Amino acid sequence: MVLHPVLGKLVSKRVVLASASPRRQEILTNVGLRFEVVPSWFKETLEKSSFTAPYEYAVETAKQKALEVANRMHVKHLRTPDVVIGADTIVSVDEQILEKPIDKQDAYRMLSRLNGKEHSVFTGVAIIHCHSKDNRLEMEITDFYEETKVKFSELSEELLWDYIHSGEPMDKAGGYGIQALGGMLVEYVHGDFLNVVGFPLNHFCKKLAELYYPPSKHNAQHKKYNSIPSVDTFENRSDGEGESSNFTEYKVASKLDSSGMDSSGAVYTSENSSAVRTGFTVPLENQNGVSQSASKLPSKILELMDGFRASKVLFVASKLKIFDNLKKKGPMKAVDIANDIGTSVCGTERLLDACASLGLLEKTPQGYSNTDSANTYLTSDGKYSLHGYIIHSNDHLWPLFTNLEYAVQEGSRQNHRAFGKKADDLFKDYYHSQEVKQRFMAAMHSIARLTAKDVATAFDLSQFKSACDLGGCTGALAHELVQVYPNLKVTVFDLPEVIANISFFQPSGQHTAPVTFVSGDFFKDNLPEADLYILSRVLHDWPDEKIHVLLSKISAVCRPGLNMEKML
Ligand SMILES: O=c1[nH]cc([C@@H]2O[C@H](COP(=O)(O)OP(=O)(O)OP(=O)(O)O)[C@@H](O)[C@H]2O)c(=O)[nH]1
Repeated sequence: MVLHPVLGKLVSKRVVLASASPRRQEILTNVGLRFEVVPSWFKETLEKSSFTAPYEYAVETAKQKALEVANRMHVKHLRTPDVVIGADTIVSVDEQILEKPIDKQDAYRMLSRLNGKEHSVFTGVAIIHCHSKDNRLEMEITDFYEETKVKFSELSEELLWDYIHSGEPMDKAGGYGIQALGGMLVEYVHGDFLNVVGFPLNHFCKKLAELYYPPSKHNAQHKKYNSIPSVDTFENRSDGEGESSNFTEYKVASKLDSSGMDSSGAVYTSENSSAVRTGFTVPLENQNGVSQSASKLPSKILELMDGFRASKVLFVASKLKIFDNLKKKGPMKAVDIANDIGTSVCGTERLLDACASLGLLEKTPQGYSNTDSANTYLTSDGKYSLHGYIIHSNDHLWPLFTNLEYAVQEGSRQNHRAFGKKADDLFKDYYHSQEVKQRFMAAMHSIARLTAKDVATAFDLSQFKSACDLGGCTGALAHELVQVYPNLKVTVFDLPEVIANISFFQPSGQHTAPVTFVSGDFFKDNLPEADLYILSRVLHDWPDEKIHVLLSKISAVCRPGLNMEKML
């Protein structure tokens, strides 16, 4: 893998990404870079007219973002990072610079400008090597930019507004996200796609190569790498140039040393050189100077190893209603949030910082505030809130998964270990207390509502006159179905305990055919007749014998001419 030798030079360093952008975090994580996220507090308010070209603005903003983080970390006596990376993405069209829209109207203005035309996306990147000497911060700054040309198709007003209402434009330069729904607006891309998404990975690797493996004396006139040097490139240099190669690299190290880079991370030992010569891999140095292979950074494994921490941060912040609080009150300091929710200040601050690192919150000098995604999905009252499902995940699924080892050993459910009682019937367990029942219904409602439109439109169901959603709970999918197919009559069939509690979840003011609710047990009672049976999030809950019973009942009740293929 050719990229690793370059990125591997960062393995033993404390690397900080000075960006809250989840896309930048993902791009760098995907290639195995390990880093901390410290979002910059630098306000993107540089005077645009003072720059002669748009890319200069992006580069300067990237630099200021990175400098702010490097200085803050140094001043706050946090351990000074070795490398801080900052980036800024802008769109340039008709000599105007477009950043992130401030509201929907602004997004509309931006997208209308881009409509049917070609524009440029510039990402400026700053890489700062830091060193703390006599309590003074010394820095060496490297910066660059990348340009990608993007052309939008001619788009109707309706499409633009549909896109704006999706919420996607709000945290994206130029008001679109090419990696998601915004990709549908784009006719062509000339240049680096990831540059549009927020980070020019290819150019970044070339820059690292220039920094860490500068060309030797013999080919010094080719100062820049036009492609990312491969392992072979490095091998040849070491082989052919013997000591001079080491010397060149040492010079780089000392140059970086004088401006502050940790010398243990940059000086090559002869052991390292010989490792290069063997041609197996380019060596990496860890803190102890021990070589290790960079060719297989186990990023996926590390992600899986630590993933549970991130999940728990999300669960706890949701449980403590931090996102609700911030939606109501705007930016808040940790101490005020802690007072409001009755928690410790130090613990709350750590949790909030973790949320900011995960891209769930924004942290500015005014305090913490919700990102757009947090407002949409994590507050408890939003139309697309996932709050119910998150709480269910924390309170119910988490304890069960903690006992996965026993579940595998014993081949049985682990409710007795997780909750101190056996669950012969899963749903009896959910519905034994009002609190657990409501939590479960809220969970099912929130996930069903979020996915209902996609499910309802994934198939052409217009030939069906009636449908029965078995275990349809609050009717979230049923309500979407009657919106999409006004001639379809939908019956939701669920346990009496569920049907008795659906009123809280019913939509208000929808002018569509009503949904009918029928209570019963689909294993024991007669099923309502229908042309189409929907089993969504049902089968996985039951053993094969029970599934067989249910599918046989559906088969028997299906109207003549319609068969099991007509089940969702
Ligand atoms: O197609 C896409 N275009 C752009 C983006 C995202 O847009 C933002 C650009 O904003 P900025 O560079 O100011 O970065 P922030 O998100 O504010 O984070 P910082 O903390 O670094 O200031 C960026 O997130 C791109 O990823 C996109 O997703 N798709």
